[in-house]
Amino acid sequence: MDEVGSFPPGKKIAVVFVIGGPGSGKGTQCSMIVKQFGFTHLSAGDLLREEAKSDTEQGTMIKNLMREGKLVPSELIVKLLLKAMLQSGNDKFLVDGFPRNEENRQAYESIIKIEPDFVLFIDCPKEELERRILNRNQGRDDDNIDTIRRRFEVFQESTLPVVQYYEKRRKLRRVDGAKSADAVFKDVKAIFTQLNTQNEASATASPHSRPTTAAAGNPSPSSPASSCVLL
Ligand SMILES: Nc1ncnc2c1ncn2[C@@H]1O[C@H](COP(=O)(O)OP(=O)(O)OP(=O)(O)O)[C@@H](O)[C@H]1O
Ligand SMILES: O=c1ccn([C@@H]2O[C@H](COP(=O)(O)O)[C@@H](O)[C@H]2O)c(=O)[nH]1
Repeated sequence: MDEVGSFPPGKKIAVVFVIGGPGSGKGTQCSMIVKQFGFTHLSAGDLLREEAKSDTEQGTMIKNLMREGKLVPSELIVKLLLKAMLQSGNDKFLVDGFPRNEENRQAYESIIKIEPDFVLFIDCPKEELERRILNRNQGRDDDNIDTIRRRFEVFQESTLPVVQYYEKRRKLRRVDGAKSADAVFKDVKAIFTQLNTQNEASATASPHSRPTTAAAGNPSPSSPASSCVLL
């Protein structure tokens, strides 16, 4: 892929990563967040599904990896995300289903270089994930029992270390994804409302008393990892 550009230096961009197992409700919650909080929703999986439609070597490679539940090369997905961010014209992004592993996270840090305000982790037990995906009926090639199990393994082996990375840095906001979609959104809404309040407070504070970006963008951390999948 050609050079995709970058954001103007010094421009404040809000980024929230939304992570969870396959079928945990990331897309569902992102649609609700967008309506209420004005973010642009970028689903890494949707960007790849779009790219996989092209009749090129790259398109075929993406299609095959997705069908097997494997991850595409980090630089490829990071550049697709950056391109979509720049094209949107917005300055607030929900990045859904990314980063999937440590290499993704490091590629994002070196290419996009925008620290996420926080990471929303939608935690849900494996049996519920399987049930939801098998009932989803969106015609996805990877919504079959073998690929779902492979995707879940990738989530446990590669994505949970990223969850733990952000938890150690007090950036993780965990919600119980096993509840109904509306009940999950109630918890999600509280987290985003707190972010808004803190950002407004830091915008009106005098430059001398303004907290650092990390502190300003940090709602209170998630409850300790009582997560069904983390255990
Ligand atoms: N809290 C919930 N309770 C029950 N069903 C839900 C809930 N949230 C989402 N669903 C349903 O579960 C399925 C998966 O949800 P969704 O597509 O939002 O998950 P996802 O995490 O984005 O999945 P993927 O990672 O596979 O793209 C959908 O059919 C959705 O309607
Ligand atoms: O950062 C990413 C995100 C996704 N993939 C591939 O896409 C599928 C589907 O992702 P969903 O988020 O469930 O829509 C995933 O299994 C991977 O094959 C990726 O490689 N990198």
